Amino acid sequence: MLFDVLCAMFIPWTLAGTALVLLVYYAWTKTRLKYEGSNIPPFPAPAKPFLGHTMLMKGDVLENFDWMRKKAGDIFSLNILGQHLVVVHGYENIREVLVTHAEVTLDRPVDMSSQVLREENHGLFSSRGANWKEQRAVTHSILREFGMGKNLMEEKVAAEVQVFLKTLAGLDGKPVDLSSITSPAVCNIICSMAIGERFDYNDEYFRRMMENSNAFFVNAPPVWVFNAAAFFRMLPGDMFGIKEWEARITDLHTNFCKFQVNKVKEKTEEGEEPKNFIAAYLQEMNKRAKGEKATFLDEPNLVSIIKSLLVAGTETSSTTINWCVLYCLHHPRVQEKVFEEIQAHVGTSRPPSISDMSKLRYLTAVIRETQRLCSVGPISARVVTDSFQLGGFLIPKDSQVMLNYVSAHQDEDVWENPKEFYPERFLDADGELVKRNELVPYGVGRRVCVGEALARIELDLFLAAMFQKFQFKPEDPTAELPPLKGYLSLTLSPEPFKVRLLERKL
Ligand code: HEM
Repeated sequence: MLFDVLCAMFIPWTLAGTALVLLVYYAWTKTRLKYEGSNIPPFPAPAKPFLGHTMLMKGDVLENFDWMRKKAGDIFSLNILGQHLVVVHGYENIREVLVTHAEVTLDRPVDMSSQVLREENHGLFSSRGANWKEQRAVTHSILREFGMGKNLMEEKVAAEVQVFLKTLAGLDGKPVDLSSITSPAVCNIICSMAIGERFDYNDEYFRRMMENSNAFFVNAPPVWVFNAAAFFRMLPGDMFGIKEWEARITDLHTNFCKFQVNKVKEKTEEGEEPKNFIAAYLQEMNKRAKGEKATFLDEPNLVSIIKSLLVAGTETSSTTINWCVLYCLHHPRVQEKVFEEIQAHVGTSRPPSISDMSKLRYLTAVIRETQRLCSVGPISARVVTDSFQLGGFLIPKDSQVMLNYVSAHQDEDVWENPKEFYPERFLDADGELVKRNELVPYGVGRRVCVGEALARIELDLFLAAMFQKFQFKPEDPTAELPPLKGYLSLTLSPEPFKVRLLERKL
C-alpha cells in the first residue's frame, strides 16, 4: 500500500525531473558553439550559460562593438543563443570578407528580417545562390534600360525635386520635420520607376505604404531579438513590436507590391513597349519561360523585388538628406560655401543639373562627408557557406559575419579627426576632389547597393536644389541644436528634429 502511494507520488516527479534535465541538456548543446576550442576569432568576454553573449547585443550595438573591439581586436566572435557570429572591423578586413571570399559570403542570413519581408529566397534582399544571381542581373539591366545613371532617371528625379521645393516653400519658414517631406519625395521616384505612377504627398494610401516601407528599417526590433524571434512571437502581447512590424510589412507586400504587379499586368497589352519596371520584368519573364533554359523569374520574385526597391530605396536616401541638413545646422559656414559655389557655377535662375556636378566640387565633398560620418547603412550581415581563413583565424561554415561599415568610415588611422564633419578632407590643395577608397556607403563586393546610381542622382539633385533655394535654420535659435548622435535600427538615422527652411532672396 505504502509502496503504491510512494510510486504514485514519485513517478510523475521522476518523469518531470528527467524531462527537465533532458530539456536543459538540449538547450545547453544547442547554445554551445560547434567550433569552440579551435582557432576561431576570440571572444570579448566569457559566454554566459545558455544565453552566450546575447545580452552584449542589448542597447547601442555600435557602442558595444567599440568596447568589444578594444578587448578582442578587429575580428571577434560572439555566441548568440548558439549562433556563431563573427564581427569584422576595418576597411581591409571587410574587403577581404566580401571581395576575396565573395564565393562563400554572398548570402544574407535567413533570419527574422527575411521572414518578415516574406522573402525566404525571394526578391533581392534575401534571395540566395542562383536565384539571387538571376534576379540581380535582371534588376540591374532593367534599371539601366530605364536610364539609371542616364537622362531618363535624371528627368524623373528633377521633376520630383520641383514638387518637393514647392512643398518646402509652401511652409513659409515654419519648422518642419524634414523627413515627412523627403520620404514621400524619394519614395515617389521609386514608385514612378517601378509602377509608372507618382502620388500626392498627402494621399492616404501612399503615406500608409511609405510609412510601412520605412518601418522595415526604423521599427525593426533590436538585433539581439532576431535569433529568438520565433519564441517572442509565441508570447501574448507584442513584445518588441514584432507583430506590429510584421503587420506593416504584410500590408506593404499585399496591398502595394502584389496589388500593383496585378494592376500593371492587367493594364499592359501584349507586345506593348514596357513603361515601368514591373512591365519590363513581366516581359522578360514571359520571354525566358518560352526559352529552353530554366529560369527563376516569376511573380513572387517580382513582388519581392518591388518591396526590396521600396524598402531599400526610400529610407536610405531620405535619411542621408536629413543628415546633411542636420550637419549644416551645426556648420552654417558650410551651407554658405555651398550656396556661393552654386551661385558661381550655376546661378540662381535655373535648377542645378547632373552635368553641373563636375563643377560643384565642394557640394560633392559635403555629400561624401555626410555619407562618411552618418553611415546610413552601418552594418551588413552574411552567412558563411564554406569555412575560410581571415586574419589568421578560422571563420567556420554556417557562422554569420557582421561587417561594421562605421569602423571603415571612422578609422583614426585613415581619417584625421574622424568624428568631425569636415568636407575639405575630400578636396586637395587645388580644390580638386580626392577619391578615398575607404568611403563605402553603398557597401563592398558583389552585393553592393543595386540602386547606387539612382541614389547618387537623388542626393545630388535634391541637395543642390535645397542649397540653392533655402537657408537651413534651427527651429529655435536660442535653444541647443538637435543632437548629432544617431538612432540605430537597421539604419542609422538622426533623432527626429525640426528645421526652418528660409527662402533665399534671389
Ligand atoms: C543614399 C542612399 C542609399 C544607401 C546609403 C544605400 C546603401 C546600401 C547598402 C549599404 C546596401 C547593402 C550592401 C551589403 O549588404 O553589403 C544596399 C543594398 C541594396 N540597396 Fe541600397 N542604398 C541606397 C539607396 C538605394 C536605392 C535608391 C535603391 C533602389 C533603387 C536601393 C536598393 C538596394 C537593394 C535592392 C539592395 C540589396 C541588393 C542585393 O542584395 O543584391 N538602395 N544599399
